[in-house]
Amino acid sequence: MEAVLSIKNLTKNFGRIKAVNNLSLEVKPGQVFGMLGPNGSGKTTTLGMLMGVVNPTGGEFTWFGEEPTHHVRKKIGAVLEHPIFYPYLSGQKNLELNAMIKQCPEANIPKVLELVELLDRKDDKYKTYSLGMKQRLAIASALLNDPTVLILDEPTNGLDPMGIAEIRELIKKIAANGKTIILASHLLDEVQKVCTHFAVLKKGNLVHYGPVDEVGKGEETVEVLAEVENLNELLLSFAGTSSINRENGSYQVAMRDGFHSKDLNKFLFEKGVVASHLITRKKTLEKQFIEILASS
Ligand SMILES: Nc1ncnc2c1ncn2[C@@H]1O[C@H](COP(=O)(O)OP(=O)(O)OP(=O)(O)O)[C@@H](O)[C@H]1O
Repeated sequence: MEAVLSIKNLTKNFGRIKAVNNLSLEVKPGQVFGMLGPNGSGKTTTLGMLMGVVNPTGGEFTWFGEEPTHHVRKKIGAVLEHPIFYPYLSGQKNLELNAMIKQCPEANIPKVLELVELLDRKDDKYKTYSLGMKQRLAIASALLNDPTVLILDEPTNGLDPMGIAEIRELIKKIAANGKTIILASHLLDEVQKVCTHFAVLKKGNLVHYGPVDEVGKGEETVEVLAEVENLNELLLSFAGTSSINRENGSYQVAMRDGFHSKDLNKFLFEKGVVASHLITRKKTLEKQFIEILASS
C-alpha cells in the first residue's frame, strides 16, 4: 500500500538548535498517526515543514508519493496554530469566508457542520462559542475541501474534560470515515486513546516508532501467590519466566515474549500447585514512554 506520507532524513536547524534531526518515517492510509513528545521535541516544526510553512534544512518528504507541491497540499487539511475566525460573524459566515478563500463549494458547509455537531449553533456569533466549539469549527474548516489527510497540532490543548472527550470522539469519527489523521500531542493518554500508530520524538530525534497496540507486547508481568514452599524455584523453572521479583509477599514474574498468565497457571497446575492469587499486569504506556525517553 502506497504511503500517504513518506519522510526521509528530514532535518531542521534553527542556528545551533537541532529542532528536527534526521527524521524518517511513513504514514499509511487510514492510520491515526500520533507524534508524541514533550515540549520542544520538534513536533510543531515537523508539521510546519510538512505543510510548507517551515523550510527544511535537509532531507525530503513526499505526500502520496509525489513532491510536496501546492497542488498536492490541497489534499491535506490542517489545524496548526490558533485559527483566525471573525468573532462577530457566525460559525456559518466564517466557514463561507474560508470556503471562498480555499475555493471550495459552499455546499460542503452543512456536511462539515453536521460532522462536528455545530449545525444547531451555526448562526451564533463565533465569540459566543466555547473553546471546544471553536476547536470543532477549526476542524470543520480544515475539512471543507474534503481532504484525504487531516493534520492536527495539540488538538485538545486548553480544553476542559468534556471538550477533550468531544474532540477525541470527533477524531475517531473522522478516521472511521476513511481519512488519514496525523496529530501532534504531548499527552500519552491522547495518543493511546485515539491513535493507531505513533512516533516518539525527543529533542528532535525519533526514539520510537510503531503501532500503538504493539506497545506492551512482551511486557506482561504476572503477580502470583501460592501456598507452597518452593514457589521461587518453580517459577524460575518455567520457560516463560524472564525475571522474578518478590514484592509484598507475592511474586512478580516478568514474562518472556509470547508467554501469558494462563501458560504460567497451567504450568503450576501441572506441578500440582494451585495459585491462590494470579493477576496479569501490563505495563502502562506511560511507564513505557518514560522508559523510551530515558533509555535514548
Ligand atoms: N522559529 C524558531 N526559531 C528558533 N528556534 C525555534 C523556532 N521554532 C522552534 N524552535 C526550537 O526548536 C525546538 C523544537 O520546537 P517545536 O515547537 O517544534 O517543538 P514541539 O515539540 O512542537 O514543542 P511544543 O509542544 O512546546 O510546541 C525547540 O527547541 C524550539 O525552541
